[in-house]
Order: sequence, then structure tokens, then C-alpha cells
Amino acid sequence: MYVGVDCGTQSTKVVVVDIDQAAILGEASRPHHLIEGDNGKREQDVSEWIAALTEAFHEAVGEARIDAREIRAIGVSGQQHGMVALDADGQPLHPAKLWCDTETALHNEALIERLGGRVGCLDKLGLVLQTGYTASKVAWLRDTHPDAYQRIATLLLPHDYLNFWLTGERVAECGDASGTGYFDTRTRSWRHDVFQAMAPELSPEAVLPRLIDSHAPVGTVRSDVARLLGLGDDVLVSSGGGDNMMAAIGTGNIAPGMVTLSLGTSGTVYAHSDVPMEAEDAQVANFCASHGGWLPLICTMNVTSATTKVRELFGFDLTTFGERVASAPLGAEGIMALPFFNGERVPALPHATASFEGMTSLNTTADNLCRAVVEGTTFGLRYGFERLGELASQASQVRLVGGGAKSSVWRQIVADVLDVDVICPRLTEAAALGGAIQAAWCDTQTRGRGESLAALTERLVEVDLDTLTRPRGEPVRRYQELYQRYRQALAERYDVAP
Ligand SMILES: Nc1ncnc2c1ncn2[C@@H]1O[C@H](COP(=O)(O)OP(=O)(O)O)[C@@H](O)[C@H]1O
Ligand SMILES: O=C(CO)[C@@H](O)[C@H](O)COP(=O)(O)O
Repeated sequence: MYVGVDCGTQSTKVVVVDIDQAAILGEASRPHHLIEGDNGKREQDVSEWIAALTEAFHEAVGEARIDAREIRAIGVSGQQHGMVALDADGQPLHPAKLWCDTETALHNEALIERLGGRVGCLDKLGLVLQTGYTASKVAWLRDTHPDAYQRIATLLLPHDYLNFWLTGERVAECGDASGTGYFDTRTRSWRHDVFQAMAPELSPEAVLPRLIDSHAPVGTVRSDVARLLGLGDDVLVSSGGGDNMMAAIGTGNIAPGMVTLSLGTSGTVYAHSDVPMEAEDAQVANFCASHGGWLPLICTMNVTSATTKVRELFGFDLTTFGERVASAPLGAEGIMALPFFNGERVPALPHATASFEGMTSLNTTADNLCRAVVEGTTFGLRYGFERLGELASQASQVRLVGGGAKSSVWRQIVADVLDVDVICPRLTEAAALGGAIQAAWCDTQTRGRGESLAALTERLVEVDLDTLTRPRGEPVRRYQELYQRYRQALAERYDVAP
């Protein structure tokens, strides 16, 4: 029996998987609260992650009707890029600053310049720093909270922190480490020189966690945590990884030829690559995968965060929201949303704000505004999909995950806007499933059975044929025109090349 945990932006999900029966026996989630500020601040209290994990774990195990002592290993997935700065006692020095925090955008720009611009970043890191990466958050802490900064003993990412809570070990792995901004994604190693340029008072040898391979264990669960969760002795914790890396595993995207697209708080599009990607476009992040290989990725900051904002304005539940989107005509009668409620990463517009264009006294209806925000976020993903070049365009099918993938009308909009077949895995909580699969891989590698990751994903990742959605001729053509209008708006308003 294996457990996968995914600490996303809005909630922590837990799944219980029986790999012998190839069955998902239980799943549960608990929400987190976001600490927001007008200046782009997006933070979370790490104790909420622990509480959510613990509660969701008990519920998922209960639903699975198993004894928790049957669990052999746990794999943890986490929202990428967040900064968890710990003191010498392992206590957080500040709430976790999240991937979607844009308060640190100016620090990011300064770091890029310090590293020698786009060329210097590529040379040192194999990717160009983007708003939200961990490095700018460390620089921000140094500027704004020098006392806390001076006391940093360990710098972890969100999933590293949960691994630390589970095991007491301060460890990192290459997939999530790729998004720190002080890690060379080609050689899969920390860049101490880059770290020191950003944080000269700290010793990288001391504060950066030990790197392990994706299939290696972080350690075993500490006895007090084992008691809290009802686990037996010697429960392994696998390396885990960033949520996109783990969702790659959970969608079977571990070899070339497949694309995963996530409609979560963020929107992401990514594909496996056997070699590091030398992207022309700085917006493509050449991340390492958490299963070996690389996972070139683009990320937009406004997907369900934007749709939720509009949905809640009208007081709609998810079902009503889906019905309203479906009942508005394609193109929302001329209303187009640039949904940058939280700035944007791709395209790089950290200070942008959201706008709805083309509103008149006749077309300004709740239905049209709901449809426009879904279409606008999907246009953003098409922009990202195009940046991935052949890696995306050669895919014959896109695997759709994240909360928004549960909406059939949104699946159709994605298929029509991207002009590609889309399908969901049976478990759309793909990052949590990826955690459980990686845990099984780690356990069987460590304890003898030696099952390959490919064999495990083949057995455990199942697509849901009922969700297969194909692009339709006329809507594809109409969305092509509307996407051009979206690009035109980006060019006029923000100088993004058309
Ligand atoms: N049927 C649906 N239609 C639109 N949005 C949905 C639907 N179901 C869930 N969501 C949204 O998905 C989001 C959660 O997605 P998830 O991938 O779990 O996010 P994260 O991992 O970033 O926390 C929530 O904002 C939720 O409102
Ligand atoms: O920053 C990125 C990817 O680079 C985001 O994808 C985060 O990893 C958050 O993921 P979700 O909470 O939206 O799943």
C-alpha cells in the first residue's frame, strides 16, 4: 500500500494506492488559506500544510478501509518555488512565500541583471529566472527582514519541508530544485556561486539541502509522526518532487511524445525530454523531471485562481458556473478577458492587472463574463503551448489534469483553442497519484522487488475514455480568430510581440 500527498496552492490532497490491485482505494483533501497583499504578497502558514496533510491522510485511509500499518512508503508532491526558511531548530522564520508571489518581481529583475541577463542565466542555470522563483524570495528576505535572513539555517521548498516534517531529513531532489534559481538544471547540481551572489552572508554548503536522486528515499517516517498517522515502523519517504514533476508521473508523461496540461491554480503545460532543452524562448523553463530526464514547462499564474474570482463574484457553485459557461456563446458575445488578477509569469507581466474588454450594456451578463474568463485563461495556455514548440505540437493528445479538468465545457474549450484531442486520467489528482507511484518505485528499488517506473505507470495510470474531447471544425476556426485578437490586445496593452 502506498500513499501520495500533493500540497497544492489551494489544498493538500492524499491518495491511497494498492499497486498489486492497481486500485486507488481512498482520496481526500483539505483546503489551505492564502495570505494576500495588494503588493503581490502571496504567502501561506506552513502549519496549515501539516494540519491539512494529517486530516486528509486520516480521511483517505478511512475511505480506503485499510490499516495504516499496511502502508510501506509515502511520496510527497508540492507547489513549486516556495521559500521555506528554517532556523537552526527547524522552525519557520517567515510564512512560506509562494510561487505566485509577485511582491518579489523587482528582486527577480535585479538578479537576472546580476547574472548577466538572459545569456548569463542560461549559461549558469540552463534556464532564465522567472517571477516567483525561490531566489528572488531569498533576496527579498535579505532586504526586508534582515534579522530573519541572518538566522536562516536551512532553505527548503514546500515539498522538501513536508519531507523534513515526516523524516527529520533536510533533503532536496532535482525536479523541484530546478525552480529555485540557484540550481544548474543541466548538470543537476546546486550553483553555490549563484547562491552566494544573491545571499553573500549565508553559506550554501550549510543552508542548501543535500540532493538525492528521484528514486532514492529521503529517509523513514519519524516515530512521533508515525504515531500521529498510525503508521508502522520503517515507512519510507521517497524523494517526492514539484507538483508538475509528480503530475508528469501521475499522467504517465515519463517518455517523449506526451503533453500534460494542468488547469490548477496555475496553468502549466509540459512534456518529457531525454535531454536538457535549450529553448530559444526564455519563457520555457528547462526543469529537471522527478523521474530522471527533463520536463520543459511553461506556467501561467492565472487559471482557476481567475475563474474562481469571477465565479465567487456571482455566488455560483462549480456546477452552476459550468452551466453558465456552457450557455454563453463561443466568444462571450465579444467580451475578452485578460485574466491577470495576480500579475503574470508567461508572458512575463508581473505587474499586470486583469481586464475585460468589449463590454456593452447588452452583452455584459454573468454568463458572458464567466465564459470570457475561462476562454481568457485558456488563451494564456495556448500562448504557453506555442512556446514549447515541437515538444507540444508533435503531441497527438494532451492529458488534462487539475481541478478545472473536471469541467466538460472547459475540456471542450481547451480542445478547440489548442486544436488537439484532450483526455483526463481517471484520477485528475495526478500529482498525488504521481507521489504514490514514485513511493512504490522507491520502495521496490530500495527493498528488492526492483519494479521499473515505466511498469508502474503503465499499470496505475489509466485514462478516462469518457473524457476524450476532440476539437470541432468551426469552433477551432473561430477560436483561431479570437486568439489573434487576444494576442493583439497583449501587444497593444503590454507590448508583447504579436
Ligand atoms: N468543475 C470545475 N470547474 C471549474 N473549476 C473547478 C472545477 N472543479 C474544481 N475546480 C477548481 O479547481 C481548483 C483546484 O484545483 P487544483 O488543481 O486542486 O489546484 P491546486 O493544486 O493549485 O491547489 C479550485 O479553484 C476549484 O474551484
Ligand atoms: O510555479 C508553478 C510551476 O512553475 C506552479 O505550477 C506551482 O507549482 C503551483 O501549482 P498548482 O498549485 O497550480 O498546482
